[in-house]
Amino acid sequence: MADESTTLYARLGGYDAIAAVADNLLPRLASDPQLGRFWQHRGNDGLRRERQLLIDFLCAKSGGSLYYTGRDMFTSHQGMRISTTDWDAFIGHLNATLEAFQVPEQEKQEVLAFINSTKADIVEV
Ligand code: HEM
Repeated sequence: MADESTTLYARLGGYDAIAAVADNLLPRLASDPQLGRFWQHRGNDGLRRERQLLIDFLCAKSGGSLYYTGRDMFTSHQGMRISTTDWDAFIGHLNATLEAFQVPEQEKQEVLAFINSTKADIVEV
């Protein structure tokens, strides 16, 4: 059984494991026919910045000793017109990534619950 007294950050494997999750997930999103539009015509440095902020956000929110300097989820996605079907596609890719790393069921559920807690701030249409 998972040790619930340890942070999710530690149980996921810390910074490097979370960075590896981001590096697996982001190309899946960018190459998805439905979601790809959000990453079209983005400069390389903007993509690097977004990757780093995603890692920082996930590390900070899962209990890592890191300070997230990015914008909140509402501010950073407002105006993109992200729909519920976009959201479902995102969750499908996230599930595939968590499967690829064989993240245990308990931790997988905690990650999904946290991501779902951001949905109301991100989905607009
Ligand atoms: C369908 C779902 C999503 C889409 C299409 C999407 C798309 C994007 C795009 C295009 C950016 C870059 C914005 C910019 O540079 O101005 C961005 C930024 C970001 N996203 Fe998402 N996103 C989604 C869901 C999420 C979720 C679920 C999380 C975290 C739990 C997240 C975390 C972030 C973070 C941390 C940033 C950077 C914030 C900043 O620039 O300060 N996104 N997202």
